[in-house]
Amino acid sequence: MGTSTDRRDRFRILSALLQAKTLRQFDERLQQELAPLLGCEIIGLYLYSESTAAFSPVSESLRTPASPAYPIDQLPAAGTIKEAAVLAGQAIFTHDLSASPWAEAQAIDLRSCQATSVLVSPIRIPAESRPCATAKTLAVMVAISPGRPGLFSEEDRVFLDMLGLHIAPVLTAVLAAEERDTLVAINSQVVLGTMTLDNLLSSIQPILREVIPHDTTGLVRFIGAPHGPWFEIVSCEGVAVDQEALRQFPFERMAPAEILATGKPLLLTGYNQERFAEHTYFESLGVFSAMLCPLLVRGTPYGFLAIGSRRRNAFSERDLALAEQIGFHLSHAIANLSAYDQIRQLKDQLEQENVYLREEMGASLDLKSLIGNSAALQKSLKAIEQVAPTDSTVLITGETGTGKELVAQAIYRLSPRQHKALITVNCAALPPTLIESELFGHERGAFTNATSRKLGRFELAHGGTIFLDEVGELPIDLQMKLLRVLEAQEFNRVGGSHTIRVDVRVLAATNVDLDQAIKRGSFRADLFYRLNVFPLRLPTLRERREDIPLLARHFVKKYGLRHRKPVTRIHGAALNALSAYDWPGNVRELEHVIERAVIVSQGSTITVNELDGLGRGQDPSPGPRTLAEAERAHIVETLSRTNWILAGKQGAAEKLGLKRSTLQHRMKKLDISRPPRQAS
Ligand SMILES: Nc1ncnc2c1ncn2[C@@H]1O[C@H](COP(=O)(O)OP(=O)(O)OP(=O)(O)O)[C@@H](O)[C@H]1O
Repeated sequence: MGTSTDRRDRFRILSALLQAKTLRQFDERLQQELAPLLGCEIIGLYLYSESTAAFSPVSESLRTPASPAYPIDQLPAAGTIKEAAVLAGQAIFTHDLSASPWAEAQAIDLRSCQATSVLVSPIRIPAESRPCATAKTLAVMVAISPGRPGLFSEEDRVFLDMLGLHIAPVLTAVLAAEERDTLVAINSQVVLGTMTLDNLLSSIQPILREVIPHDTTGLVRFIGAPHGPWFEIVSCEGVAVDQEALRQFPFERMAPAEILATGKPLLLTGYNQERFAEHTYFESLGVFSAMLCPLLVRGTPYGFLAIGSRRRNAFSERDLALAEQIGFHLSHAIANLSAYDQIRQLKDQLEQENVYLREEMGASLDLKSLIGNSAALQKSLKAIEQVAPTDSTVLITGETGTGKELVAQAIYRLSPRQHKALITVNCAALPPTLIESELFGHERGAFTNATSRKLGRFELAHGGTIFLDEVGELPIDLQMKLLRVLEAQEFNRVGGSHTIRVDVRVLAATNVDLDQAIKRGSFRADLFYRLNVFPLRLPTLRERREDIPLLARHFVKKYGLRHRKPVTRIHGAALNALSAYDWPGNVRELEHVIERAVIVSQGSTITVNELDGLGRGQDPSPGPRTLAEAERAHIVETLSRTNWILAGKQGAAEKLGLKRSTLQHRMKKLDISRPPRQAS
C-alpha cells in the first residue's frame, strides 16, 4: 500500500466510522471497510479492560458459537497475541496463529482453522493526548484469515497501527455517545411515556435492544416481612417464568438474595451461576446468561432489573456497566411511578370516600344519638364503649329497626379509626352479580361492562372501617372470599392477578338468625365464628318499653323542626298507646309513626287520633310472645298510665292488684325502670 493510498483509505474508513452512532454500527462499518482492504475474511473488535486484564468481543462473529473455550464473556488477556499488541503499544502479526505460542492457538474457534493469518492492532489513545500522560488502550481490532498463512505484510501492520491511533477518538466518542443516547432515550421514555410499572419494560425494550442484544427482560420486586424475604416478578418479557416453580428454591441460595445482601449487579454467564439454586430452572427455560442490576427506590432496595439471553457468555462487563446505569434511571422512574400510582389511588379513594361520606353526613355521630335509659340499652352502650377503641370485629345482631347501623356508626366514631373512612356495604341491597366487584373492585375488561378499573369497598376502606350491613344476605360463594379477607386482609380484584393487602376493621350486622342460617346451609359456620368475635345484640323496643316515651319525644322534636310544625308535646293517652304497642318494626317504626303524626298534627300536642299510622303497613301485632313479655308489657303500660306512681289509690300497684313491694320486686326482675322526666 502506498502512503497516499494509505491516507485516502484511512480517511475513507474514518469517515465511515464517524457515521456510526452505536458500537454495533462501528463494528459493522469497520468490518465492511477493512476486510476488503486487507483481503481477509474476519475483522474482530474486542473491547479491552485494563483493570480486569480481559477482552470482551464486540463483533457478533466473535461471540458465536457459544464456545466452552470461553468460560466467561471476558476473555482473559494473559498470553494472547492481543495482549502482546496492547503491551507493545503497536500492531503485531503472525503468519500462522496455530503454530504460534499465543494463547489463542489453543482456543477452539481459531485452533480449528489451521494456518491462520492474524494481524492485531490496539486502538489506543497515546500518552501525549491524555491529561494524565499515560496511554490508554480502548480496544483491539483483529484481522483474521483462516487457512491462509502469510497473508499480512509489514505494510499492512503499519497501516493498521496508524488506523488504530486515528480511530481511537472516534471509538471513545461512539462509546460515550452510545451510553449517553441510550440513557437519554430511556430517561425520556420513562419520564414522558404515560407508563405504568407493567409496561415500563416493554417501552424501554427497543432502546435497550439497540445497545445490548438480549432475549428476555424482567422487572423484579423484593417482598419484605411478613411475606418475605422473597420477590415478585412485576413484569417479564420474552420468557414465561412460573413464579410458583421458583418457590421450590430457598431464597438464601438464590441470586436475588445476593443482590439484596450486596446491592451489587451480577453478571451470570452460564458458567458462573451454578452457585445459585435456581440456575437449572432458568436453563430449562432456555435462559443461559443474565445480568441482574439492583434497583434502589428512595434509598431502599426495591428489586432488580434482569436482562437475559439464550446464549452463554452473552454479556460483557461494559454491558453490565450500561445495564447498571439503565437500572439507575429505572429506579427513578419506579419511584416516580409509584408516587404517581399512590396519588392516583388516593385520589380515587378520596373521590369515592367523598360519595360515601356525603351519604353519611348528618348521620348521628356517637353514643348520645342512641336514645334510651333502659337497662337493656345501657348494657349495649357499655359494650359499645368497651369494644370501640379496639380493632376487634363486631357482629351486631337484633331485629330490624333496632339501631344496628346507628351502633356501627357509634363504634366507628369512638374508635381510633374515626379520621379514616367508614365504608358501608348493604349486602342485601346489591344485586348478587355485582357484590363481588363492589367489595373487591375489578380490573378493566374483567367483564363486559368493566370499561375502567374500579376500586372495591375493601380498598376504599383501607386504613379505616368497613360496615357490612345485612351480612346474613351475602351469597354463599362470596362468604369464602370474605373469610379470606378477614383472615389474611388480602384479596384480588375481579379479573386481576395482583394480590391487594388492606388494613380494615370490620363491623357487620344482621337481623337474620345466623344459627338457623348455618343449620340451613345458607351461612358458613367458619365465617360466623370469624365475625362473631365480639357479639353485640341490640334489644327490641318491646324489651325496653320504658324508652318509648323518651324516643317518641325525641322524634317529635326532630320532625317538628324538619317539617316546621309547632308540635312539641305528646298527649298522655297517645303516649300510653305508643307504650302499649308491640313495635315489630322497632325504633324505625316508632320514628315513622311519629313523623306521620307530626305531619298531620293540627296543634302543639300529638293526640291519639293522630297516631294514625300506628301499626299500619306492618304485620298485625304479634303481641307479647312469652308470659314474661306479656307481664312486662302489662306492667309498663299500667305504669305509663299511672304516670309511674306505684302506691296509693291511683297507683299502679293498686290497679295491678299487687302489693307495692311485689310490684317493685317484679319491676326489678323484669328490668323495668322509670324513664327520666321530660317536658311533654
Ligand atoms: N336508640 C336509638 N335512638 C335514636 N334513634 C334510633 C335508635 N335506634 C334506632 N334509631 C333510629 O331508627 C332507625 C333505624 O335504625 P337502624 O337503621 O340503625 O336500624 P337497623 O337495626 O340497622 O335496621 P335494619 O336491620 O332494618 O337495617 C334510624 O332512623 C335510627 O336513627
